[in-house]
Amino acid sequence: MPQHTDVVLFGALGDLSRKYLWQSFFQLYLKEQTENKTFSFYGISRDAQKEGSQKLTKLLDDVNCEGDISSVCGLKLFEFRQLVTYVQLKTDEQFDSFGEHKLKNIPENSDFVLGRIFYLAIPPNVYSSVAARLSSCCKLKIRHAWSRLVLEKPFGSDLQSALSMARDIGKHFKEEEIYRVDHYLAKSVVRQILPFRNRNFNHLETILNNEHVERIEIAMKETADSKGRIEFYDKYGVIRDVMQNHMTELLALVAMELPNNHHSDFDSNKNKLLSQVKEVKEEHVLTGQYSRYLHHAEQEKANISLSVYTPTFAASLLNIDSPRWNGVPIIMISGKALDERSSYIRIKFKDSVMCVCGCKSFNVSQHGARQIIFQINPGSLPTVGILVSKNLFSPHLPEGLEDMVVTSQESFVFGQSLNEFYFSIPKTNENAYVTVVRDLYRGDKKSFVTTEGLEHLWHIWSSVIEETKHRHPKLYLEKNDISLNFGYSNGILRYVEQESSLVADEFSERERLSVSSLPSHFLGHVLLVKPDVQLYKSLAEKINDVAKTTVAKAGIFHLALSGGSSSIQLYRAILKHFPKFPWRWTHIWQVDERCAQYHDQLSNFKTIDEELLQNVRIPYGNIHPMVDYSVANVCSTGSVERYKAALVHFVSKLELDFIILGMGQDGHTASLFPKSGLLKDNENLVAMTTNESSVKRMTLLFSILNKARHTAVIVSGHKKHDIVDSLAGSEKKNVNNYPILGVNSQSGNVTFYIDNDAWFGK
Ligand SMILES: O=C1O[C@H](COP(=O)(O)O)[C@@H](O)[C@H](O)[C@H]1O
Repeated sequence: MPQHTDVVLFGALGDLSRKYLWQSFFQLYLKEQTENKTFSFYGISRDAQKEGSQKLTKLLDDVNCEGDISSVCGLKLFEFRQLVTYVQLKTDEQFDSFGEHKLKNIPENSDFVLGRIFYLAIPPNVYSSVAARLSSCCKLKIRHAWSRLVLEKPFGSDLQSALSMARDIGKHFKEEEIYRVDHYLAKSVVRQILPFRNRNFNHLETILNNEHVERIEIAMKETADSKGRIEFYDKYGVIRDVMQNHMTELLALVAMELPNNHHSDFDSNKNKLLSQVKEVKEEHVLTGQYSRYLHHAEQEKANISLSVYTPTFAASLLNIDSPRWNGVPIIMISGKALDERSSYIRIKFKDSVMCVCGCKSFNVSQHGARQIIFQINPGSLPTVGILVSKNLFSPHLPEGLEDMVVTSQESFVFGQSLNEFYFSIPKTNENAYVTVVRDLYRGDKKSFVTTEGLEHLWHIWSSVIEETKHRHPKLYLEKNDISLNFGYSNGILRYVEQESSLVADEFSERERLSVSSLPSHFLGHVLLVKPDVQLYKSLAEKINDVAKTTVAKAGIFHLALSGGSSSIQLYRAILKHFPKFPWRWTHIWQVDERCAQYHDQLSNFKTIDEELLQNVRIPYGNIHPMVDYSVANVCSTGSVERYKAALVHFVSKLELDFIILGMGQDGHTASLFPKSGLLKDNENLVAMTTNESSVKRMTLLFSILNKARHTAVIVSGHKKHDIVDSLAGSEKKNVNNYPILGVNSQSGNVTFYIDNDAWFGK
């Protein structure tokens, strides 16, 4: 029977159409068009007829024969361009007239098959309304005719919105007419997963289970960042963007029971597997954000207070609740701005070979890791393909694969030479969208997501996305930041940097035992006890978080610093871990200062300046040293008034955003010493004082210190252990003897950062 297909592409001038879809429809035309199989193509957008038509013509100029220099292809390309018509569709009338006058129509009983593909490469929020309009103007409702509605992700942003979108569209198109694209399912290696499993049934099906598999890794690493897509990315983030869909689909293909070649088996086996994947929990997910993300967000005028939370990297631990897979960790890794563009599924088998004798000459390939890798995007490999460790089995290849001849000795995969693998590659490696479009035309639903499948996918991910939406992702440097490396134990993921220092060297046995019984509070405030490196990193992270959110809200961030050697470590942690700290909008104040010249080693400001300020780009006017270095007597009588006036002028309601305090061995804080009359001064903000060594000092008073929005008290070094110990004791103490007790911020946000040496002693 002759057949004609109308292809109607909405979003015809958009990015996806420009990059992939027009080229893929040309490939379809090239391969499928015959005398009996004809096509028309309509490029739809809201642009006016003339402008839209010009843009489309330009876009079609880029469609090409991809290296095929035959005259046949050239001719077909010419024909194809003639068959594309631009149509502006905005109003109901335009839709109706399009259906009546442009699309092909046939009488009810003709011997002719008519098909219509409505491809929506447009924002999902208009899917329902366009589907409704198409249903009334253009959908075919006669015998020998079919209509297909094609949707691009995102399909909702959580379970509820996905279901409601499915319901709305379901009012106009039946399930079998809806094609939700997942282009990963059309990638050449992904298409070979089930044939490969089938062809190697005897070898594989006995070892693809929890008895033999140590873990499954599914990775989708990209070098590209999110520049130009911040608006989308802020809404979705990496988990919604790729884990909930592509990566979970990949998991289904490697872990599902093999279907019996019937499509219904395929769907039901896949859905069954997806229904067995346990809901991902908060502790199963690590998140990160590449360090220039906020810069890109600023450039794209995004809402920074949202952007700070957007994960561009995530690692997740999944589990499948089935007799076959129970207990096998499934680890998903995906991120932007990483070191390579590589997507793969790696099945790592347990090491069950014990060498007893002759181990010296034990063959590397017998001894090495046993794994199967489905390399979907090539990464460092010469091409995509399927790798099987030679010590596992020698695979039979299904029709779509052929052997890869490895010529280079130099290529390594997860530390093993390519020679240690059987390497097979797809015979054809066309762009995934070419496959999507061909499947679509043929009505083959392999690259598409069903409504039931979608429901399962969201069920796995919805709650963790919600739970982590206000979590600050760990910042990482673009392209190659080893601090993203992570490990898992007892069902929890941890970045290696934290984990290794926590469990290894830095805690002695005694400390490790006591860690479990650490109190959560000290002097009525939150307590954090950690080895010093981690302690400063945590505090730096906290300051960075508060700075970013404060700048996002108020446009300015006031940070007051103390002196002392602990502060140096803190500054170094900020510089090392937070290169994107918003210095431009930060004002630096001093908690206290000695009345000494800048170059005097007693000067707190010299340390702040040399260790921190000279290393960042902070406007000169944002720096507020406490004493006046322009005169010989740096602490003249006017200095207190000058500093007070500056505080009143710059700091709204005199609420500093973050203050860093220390604590002396005698319990003093700032320059507020035991028995000082200033401890009760509720009137003034700043004062001059002396301690026993009679060095004159200036200090902020509790009247302003306790108004701070966030206060951190750093206590570090074993010399502080005694004072910590006695303050932690039950005996009642007063502020007159222990000034630190005067720290009592109205905001309630006070945290004591105490390092191991100060807490546990020597
Ligand atoms: O769906 C998506 O996938 C691309 C990566 O696809 P690939 O075919 O280049 O591996 C990703 O960049 C994009 O953020 C996401 O929406």
